[in-house]
Amino acid sequence: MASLSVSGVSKSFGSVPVLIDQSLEVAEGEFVALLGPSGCGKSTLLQIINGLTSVDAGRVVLDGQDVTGKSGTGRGMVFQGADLFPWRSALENVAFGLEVMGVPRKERLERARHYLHLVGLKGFEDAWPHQLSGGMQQRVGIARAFCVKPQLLLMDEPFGALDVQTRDILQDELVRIWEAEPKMVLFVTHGIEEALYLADRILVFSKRPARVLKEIVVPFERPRREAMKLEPQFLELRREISELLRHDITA
Ligand SMILES: Nc1ncnc2c1ncn2[C@@H]1O[C@H](COP(=O)(O)OP(=O)(O)OP(=O)(O)O)[C@@H](O)[C@H]1O
Repeated sequence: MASLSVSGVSKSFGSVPVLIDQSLEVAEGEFVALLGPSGCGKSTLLQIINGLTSVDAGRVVLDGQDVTGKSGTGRGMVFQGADLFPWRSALENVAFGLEVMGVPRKERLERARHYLHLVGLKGFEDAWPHQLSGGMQQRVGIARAFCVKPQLLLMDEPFGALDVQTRDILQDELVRIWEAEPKMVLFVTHGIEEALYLADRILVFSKRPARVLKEIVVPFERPRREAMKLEPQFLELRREISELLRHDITA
């Protein structure tokens, strides 16, 4: 069973403590949102879990193996900007991870095509990144992350730079793809509604240095659909979390 365990992680930048003795667990197939104010340390935690930032203390164990400095095949990352290679077509961007893994060309392009179609970009295989809108670029980023079939998907505010309508559409796309291929996801966001809509569990972080103010097991059944955002229980939870964050920031 795939699982992620973060235990006793601390990290400072110079004399500024960002994370103190942080621990969290993610179970196989679980979608966990990390919600918290700007600058509290969410991205730092994600980078540590991805092995891109070193820790001062603590451990990150993915599927029984310590995560080390190198980017591994078990992890996929989606950032706020899709960070596509401008000199590669949409299809070849999606296929990139498979290329690094040494998957033969024919097979990797077939798999990349499948995922590109899954995110609604049939017909855009040969498009260059600059020919795609921000939302389309982010779809390519999502296809690229799913294409390598990672055990753990790390998403750092992937929809943060998009307009509200595009963001809502991409949230639905992500829910649909993830429900078809569940895997561990850690999803960093400022958006309370986004966290409630997408996640099984939400960790609400305090201002820096980040600590978990509250863990919320999201009570809504899957499949999730847009209409639930207007249900009384959804609105009540949204209000509760908003108050919790406001109280922490002004404390
Ligand atoms: N490489 C670095 N060197 C120095 N300070 C850093 C570095 N990376 C992050 N920090 C600092 O650590 C703190 C946490 O940053 P981080 O990006 O993890 O927060 P965040 O919660 O993801 O914020 P946001 O939601 O605004 O992206 C910030 O004060 C930031 O300035």
